[in-house]
Amino acid sequence: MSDEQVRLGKLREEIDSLDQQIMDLISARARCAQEVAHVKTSSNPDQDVFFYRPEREAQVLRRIKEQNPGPLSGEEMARLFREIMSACLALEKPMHIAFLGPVGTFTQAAALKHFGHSVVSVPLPAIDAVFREVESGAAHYGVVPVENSTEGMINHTLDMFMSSPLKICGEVQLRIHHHLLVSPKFEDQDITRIYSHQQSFAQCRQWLDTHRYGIERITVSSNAEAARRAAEEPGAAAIAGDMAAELYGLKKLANSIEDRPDNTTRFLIIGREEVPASGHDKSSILVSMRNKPGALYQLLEPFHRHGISLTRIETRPSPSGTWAYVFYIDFEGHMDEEPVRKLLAEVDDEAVELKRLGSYPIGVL
Ligand SMILES: O=C(O)C(=O)C[C@]1(C(=O)O)C=C[C@@H](O)C=C1
Repeated sequence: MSDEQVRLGKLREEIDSLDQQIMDLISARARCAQEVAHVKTSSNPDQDVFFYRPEREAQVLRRIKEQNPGPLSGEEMARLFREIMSACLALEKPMHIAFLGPVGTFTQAAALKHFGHSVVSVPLPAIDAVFREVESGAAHYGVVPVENSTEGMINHTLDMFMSSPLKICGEVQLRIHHHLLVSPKFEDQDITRIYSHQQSFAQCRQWLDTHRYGIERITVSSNAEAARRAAEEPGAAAIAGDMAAELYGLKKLANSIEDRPDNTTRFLIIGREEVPASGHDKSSILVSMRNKPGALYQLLEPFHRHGISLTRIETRPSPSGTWAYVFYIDFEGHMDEEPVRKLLAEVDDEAVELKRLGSYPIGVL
């Protein structure tokens, strides 16, 4: 046996022994989670038990990132713990997560990034269907896109909050990489048309104008649907992400064709309950103000006075009247914290309507 083989053999023995210890520790952790579930159910026998605790998960993942000794990166270590917690939660209660489908969309990738892979993910055809599924209790939580760094807000999601009783329980950001995909079956054919979702076409407009000018662009309901068509139709290509490419066995003709290298989409987790403070939170509200001079100033001034950072303000037409507006506002802090409580009391006094959409941990992963 060579020196190299001897060294390799020893290192592998060490890895086997470490794996055994990791397995024993993960099993001990899983038994703890089972105990936690027992405590939760026995202390709330007649109530809805909330097994999923977004604030606790955010604290665990933040601690892992902060205390990670390397050589793995903090992100990588947190991703591993994300999956361990996901499996522990599934032991407590298998979570049903509704998302804007079909299977293979970026929203599914966001749902799995946020909850880990031990959930049951349920594809639904439209944003309002995701809201309904969670409102009815058929799904525990839902995941919907809310804004893209290149294309701006997803207005349909914002507008749903005007009428829905659901709360925002979390957020997750996903770097969006689009690829030009074809089926290996039709690889040698000329592409005559490209399918994609309208948002993805918008995010790749310059690349398409430069590299595939004149080829017909056909808008479909999702990237996954685009990928499905490219897999079946000769002469068709799709713009979609990795998940859809893998699902439909497509080949990348061009990689990462999004115009902006930081192209990111933010998704919201919607649920039926309010989330306690995690120590690093964000809140969202909808406010409609009287239509009078200085209304916007009056709305924003208290944020400045209380030292609360606005992270987003969007205007949407109010469903209740022509030229009336509703402001969708995200800001840092939790509604249980004193400065935010004072701020919202002031806003409430001036507003025609104030709707608290929820406080939730700032995305960790
Ligand atoms: O701490 C809890 O409440 C748990 O249920 C345990 C645990 C975990 O595995 O750490 C699992 C699920 C929750 O979403 C949060 C944390």
